[in-house]
Amino acid sequence: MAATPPAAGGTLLEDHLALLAAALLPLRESERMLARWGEELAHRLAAGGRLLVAGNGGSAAEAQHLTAELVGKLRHDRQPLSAIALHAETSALTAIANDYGYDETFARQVRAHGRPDDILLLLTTSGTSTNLLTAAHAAHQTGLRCWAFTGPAPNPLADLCHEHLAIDSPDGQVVQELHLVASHVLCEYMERALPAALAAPAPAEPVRTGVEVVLGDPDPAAPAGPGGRA
Ligand SMILES: O=C(CO)[C@@H](O)[C@H](O)[C@H](O)[C@H](O)COP(=O)(O)O
Repeated sequence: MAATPPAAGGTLLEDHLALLAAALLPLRESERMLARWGEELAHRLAAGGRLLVAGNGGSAAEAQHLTAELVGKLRHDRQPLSAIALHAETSALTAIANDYGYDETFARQVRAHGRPDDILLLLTTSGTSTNLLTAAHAAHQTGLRCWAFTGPAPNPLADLCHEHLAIDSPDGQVVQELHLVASHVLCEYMERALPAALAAPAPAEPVRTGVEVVLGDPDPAAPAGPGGRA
């Protein structure tokens, strides 16, 4: 569930903007990580990899927003890139929920669509949604790289993923709004890196697990290599 903000005493808009402003400054520290993620995403997609994205509620809409920009475009005309918002596959989603339970809705799709070296990006405000935790476990079992956009860390999903970007706000709405900013910047860095990635895809490196990343501290050992579809 999305976090509830403390009452601040202004109008609704003033309070909302104050919370947004408070979370904006720390987000600036994620620039280098988003640039590195964008480059890694470009290399993996250029090599035939795929981005799977998932979230619940408002985060589902944000997941779908990102895949639209990858399959379509953000700023510049370019080749379509493979990205799937897992909640949008409605017949599969409802069948999986009905037959296996809601906790399996994304995990089963990760096992179905994911290939080693693809990327799974999970979006959440709480970091505790069980179907996202289950999907992260499935990503590890399948060999996918696993990233998360979350609310304040530590949280269980951030701990489970290879890397995470945590928005430090008590307000779930602000967290979602800044996830959209992060998605746009990630996509923009990916588009900037794509021509070079298409010209000379970097060699694959092994995916590491259990990497703890602090915002603003680039992980020098993070892989930037491509993956191929089986
Ligand atoms: O959009 C909102 C609140 O802004 C809600 O729909 C919200 O996304 C839902 O309550 C989700 O189920 C919350 O999931 P999560 O962010 O905790 O993973």
